[in-house]
Amino acid sequence: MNSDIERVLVSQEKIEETNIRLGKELTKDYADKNPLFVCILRGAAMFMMDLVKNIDIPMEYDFMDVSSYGGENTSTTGEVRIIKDLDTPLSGRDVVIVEDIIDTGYTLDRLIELFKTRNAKSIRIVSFLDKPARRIKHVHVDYVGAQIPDAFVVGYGMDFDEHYRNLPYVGVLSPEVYSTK
Ligand SMILES: O=P(O)(O)OC[C@H]1O[C@H](OP(=O)(O)OP(=O)(O)O)[C@H](O)[C@@H]1O
Ligand code: HPA
Repeated sequence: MNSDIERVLVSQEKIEETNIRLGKELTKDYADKNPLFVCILRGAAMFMMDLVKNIDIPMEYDFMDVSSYGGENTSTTGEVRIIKDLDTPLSGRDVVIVEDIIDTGYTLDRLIELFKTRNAKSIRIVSFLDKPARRIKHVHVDYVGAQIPDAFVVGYGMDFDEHYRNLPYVGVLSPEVYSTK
């Protein structure tokens, strides 16, 4: 295990199991809807690619890059910046937003408001992790991989200052790493 990780919260095996379960649920709920899966970069990239392999219906996907935790921050700036927008029009589409984590809820709250103005037919959310202890904006998450306690996590796409995204598991980052920065 990486020496900056205090403990593993979601193992590789658990990640695989979770993606199979979520894929089955989405396959059932979106049959005949040709849903558009919207991956929120960069954190959700790894989850998205694993998830869609478990979805067995016609579907499309697109990517949007937004950011609110800049650089060496473990708390949100509260300002959600769009770095790269979608290429696909949302009007009349059944949209599934794919996130790695919901924490304060600022990012998803902002995206839902935006997607409503683009006349999506329906908007649902799938988030690999849910950290309810830190929620500020109430957002309903339709599909959750796992609930986690109030700790800053990295791995499986999630970063601290752009590091650790490549870890194949989700772990709690040792506070010594960010308190010495
Ligand atoms: O519920 P919130 O408090 O808004 O936090 C969740 C968001 O924070 C992270 O993104 P980040 O801004 O770190 O960008 P990244 O995905 O590129 O790492 C994560 O990927 C979510 O999009
Ligand atoms: O715990 C976290 N880790 C990484 N990125 C995040 N963005 C919100 N919460 C987190």
